[in-house]
Amino acid sequence: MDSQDVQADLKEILCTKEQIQERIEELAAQIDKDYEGRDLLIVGVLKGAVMVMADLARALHSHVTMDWMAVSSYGSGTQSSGVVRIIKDLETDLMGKHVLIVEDIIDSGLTLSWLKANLESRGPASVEIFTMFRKPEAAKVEIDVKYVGKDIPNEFVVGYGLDYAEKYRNLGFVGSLAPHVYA
Ligand SMILES: O=P(O)(O)OC[C@H]1O[C@H](OP(=O)(O)OP(=O)(O)O)[C@H](O)[C@@H]1O
Ligand code: HPA
Repeated sequence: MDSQDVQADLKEILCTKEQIQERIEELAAQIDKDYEGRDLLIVGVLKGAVMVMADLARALHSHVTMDWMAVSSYGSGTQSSGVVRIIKDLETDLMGKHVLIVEDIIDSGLTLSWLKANLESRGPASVEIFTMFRKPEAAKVEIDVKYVGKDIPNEFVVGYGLDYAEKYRNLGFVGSLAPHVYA
């Protein structure tokens, strides 16, 4: 797919590459401060969080360890099924650890509220959430989120890890998908 094809699939760019990087730097400085003197485990939620994990980890100055989980609730469409499945579990024992879940997006909130409760049941010292994007108007459950990159409108978005039917994850920016692509 060439870049012209990609532009035709997008309605609007909601966050540029530069805006994403600038916001990650700001939040990383905050995280460094908040967790000063404590070991932090950052948990990336595959596959969407690959980009933000890589950028956030490099922007942090403190020692962190990294692990990954894969969960899925969207199948191949634009609506959450509401049923979260663990596809790959953590390799780390969470007992006594400070955990920061790193997500690309909170939409309905169903994935994160399930995941946070799941990780809390494993005996960690704390579990907090970082999400690069959040859609406040789409929330179906209340979740306490410590770090939010950007609140965005309630539209299906792609890029920077976010996919539609596995495409567009590799874009450096985030844009809303034109309705003709999924109508
Ligand atoms: O707030 P929610 O409505 O639950 O939506 C958010 C979840 O949906 C996406 O994952 P998806 O299930 O599409 O898997 P992926 O990360 O592999 O794309 C995203 O990465 C979040 O995990
Ligand atoms: O808007 C979205 N785009 C891509 N994946 C998603 N998963 C939840 N919401 C979204």
